Amino acid sequence: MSTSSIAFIGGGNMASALIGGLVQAGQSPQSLIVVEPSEAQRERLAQQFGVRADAEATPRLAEARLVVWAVKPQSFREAAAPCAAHVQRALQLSVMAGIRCDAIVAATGSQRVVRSMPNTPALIGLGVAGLYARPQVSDEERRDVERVFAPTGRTVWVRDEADLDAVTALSGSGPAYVFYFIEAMIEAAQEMGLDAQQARELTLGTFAGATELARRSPEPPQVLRERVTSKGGTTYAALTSMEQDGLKAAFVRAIRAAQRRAKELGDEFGR
Ligand SMILES: NC(=O)C1=CN([C@@H]2O[C@H](COP(=O)(O)OP(=O)(O)OC[C@H]3O[C@@H](n4cnc5c(N)ncnc54)[C@H](OP(=O)(O)O)[C@@H]3O)[C@@H](O)[C@H]2O)C=CC1
Ligand SMILES: O=C(O)[C@@H]1CCC=N1
Repeated sequence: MSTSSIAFIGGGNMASALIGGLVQAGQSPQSLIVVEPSEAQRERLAQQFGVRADAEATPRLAEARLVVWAVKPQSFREAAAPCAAHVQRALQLSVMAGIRCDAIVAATGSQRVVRSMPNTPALIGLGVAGLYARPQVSDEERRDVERVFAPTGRTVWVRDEADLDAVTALSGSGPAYVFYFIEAMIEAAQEMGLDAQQARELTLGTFAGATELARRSPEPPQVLRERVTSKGGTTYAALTSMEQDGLKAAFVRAIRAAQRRAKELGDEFGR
């Protein structure tokens, strides 16, 4: 994989996370072909990774063994049209939310499609990505895709394509939920008189510690939560308030809304 060309259609956030990982893992920047209309973003790619991106699709795309689709779902059709003539022999790898394999087959002429749903901690090698492969994708090609994601963190294969909508709602969008809770905790800390640095240190330390404890412990999160919750104590007061406000149910509803939106994106922009 490291000597053959990989093309990226779209060179934004998610593409940058994958490109950064590939370059760090030894892929030569010259072997990466990137189509990116934004001049500012092309300059960023050159500065950060030594990758020279093109403003539009060129016949050089035909050299790529793997084509990574990293545009917004809304831009997919427009982005695919000028690339289609050059990419039909390649394995297609999408990071786009919603856009289904059938739409990628129709737009590229390639039957070999892997869909993925990464998340932004990929930028620091702590991402987790869901992956789905059409039956036409070989085991070797699956391993090639795993190698693309390896520097960005973990991967989880799903068997049904529809499960990617759930992955999108859970771990794709998930970092935003975590940042939302971090924001709320920092806001509360400051309301209670702690300064900004103390608030940040205590909040981020709590998230990191609790997450690592949940990962290492054989106990389910419910038991770990109960161990924090002394009878008649402070945690009980907080959790009772959250339950009265319907926070958990609201959170589950929010994630289901994200799952529905992922499906809608496929319906709207994947035809
Ligand atoms: N951000 C996230 O947390 C995650 C995003 N995703 C998915 O990744 C995909 C990309 O998202 P993200 O990286 O955040 O978005 P970005 O906007 O950062 O990147 C998309 C890039 O594609 C460029 N672009 C627009 N039109 C075209 C075109 N016709 N040809 C080539 N490139 C084009 C955009 O340029 P310009 O800015 O000039 O329009 C932009 O630089 C989306 O489909 C999203 O669903 C998946 C998982 C997580
Ligand atoms: O919000 C979105 O649509 C994209 C997909 C998952 C994370 N960001």
